[in-house]
Amino acid sequence: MSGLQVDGITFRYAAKGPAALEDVSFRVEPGVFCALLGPNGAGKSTLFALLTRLVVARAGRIEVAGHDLARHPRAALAAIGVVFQQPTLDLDMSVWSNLTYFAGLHGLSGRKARCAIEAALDRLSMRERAGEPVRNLNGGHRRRMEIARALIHRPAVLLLDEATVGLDAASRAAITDHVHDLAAHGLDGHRPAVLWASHLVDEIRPADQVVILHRGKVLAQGDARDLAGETTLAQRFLAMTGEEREGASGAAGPVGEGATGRAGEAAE
Ligand SMILES: Nc1ncnc2c1ncn2[C@@H]1O[C@H](COP(=O)(O)OP(=O)(O)OP(=O)(O)O)[C@@H](O)[C@H]1O
Repeated sequence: MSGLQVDGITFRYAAKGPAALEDVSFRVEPGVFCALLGPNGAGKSTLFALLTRLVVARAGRIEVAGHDLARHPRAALAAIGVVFQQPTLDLDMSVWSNLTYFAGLHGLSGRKARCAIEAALDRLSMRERAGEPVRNLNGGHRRRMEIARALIHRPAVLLLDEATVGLDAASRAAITDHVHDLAAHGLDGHRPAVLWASHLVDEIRPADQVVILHRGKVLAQGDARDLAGETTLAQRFLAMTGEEREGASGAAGPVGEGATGRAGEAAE
């Protein structure tokens, strides 16, 4: 399969400790935006650590673009682009140097790297800022840059862990739109499978695939529209997880009140 497949993953941080993930299974096809929706402590970051092989599960199987992550880690990891929750740009290096360094890590150099970086900067309308230190960019531009960087080697699977954390409402909406657009239209015909970890219902659109994770278990999965049913996705999420709304962040709030204004559609 060309996207991402997760089969029966169970993971414990301590051998006799509680399971941070228990029998987690789902798949994401190319061109699909899949929201991994879960409150704090659900296991989203743990799953990302497993997908990027920062930690290794004893039970279950992960396949990336047809490569078994345990048996062929190099090929599987080469097919992944990742945006971690914590920004990982070098603030003192220029935009161009940050992207060149990363392209090099993926074996891109010379003309190939230059073309990929120029295309990425053009998509962000940032070509004229290539020589500036990243420190000069606002939070939204830094996030966009991290997404562009994650796509430089044209990965089959794009992972984003709480990519909008710390951004204002307008930047959050712009990033959410940008990644939905990437999944739907891709880059030059290349459409990655997107896994978007979040606890914010309002970042999800009706046609998105949703995996609801709570205390390490998948409680439900399917299209946002189908999961919402007669009610709203936010209400379904609250009913399943028992999580309280997290105030102004829009976390698990009534859909339609959030940054994008689109999740209201998911409710209908
Ligand atoms: N390094 C660790 N050692 C032990 N337990 C951990 C470690 N990291 C996470 N956990 C536990 O694993 C469970 C899942 O945590 P995880 O960070 O994956 O959740 P999350 O959904 O990403 O939450 P958040 O949005 O708060 O990051 C929690 O019970 C957490 O306390």
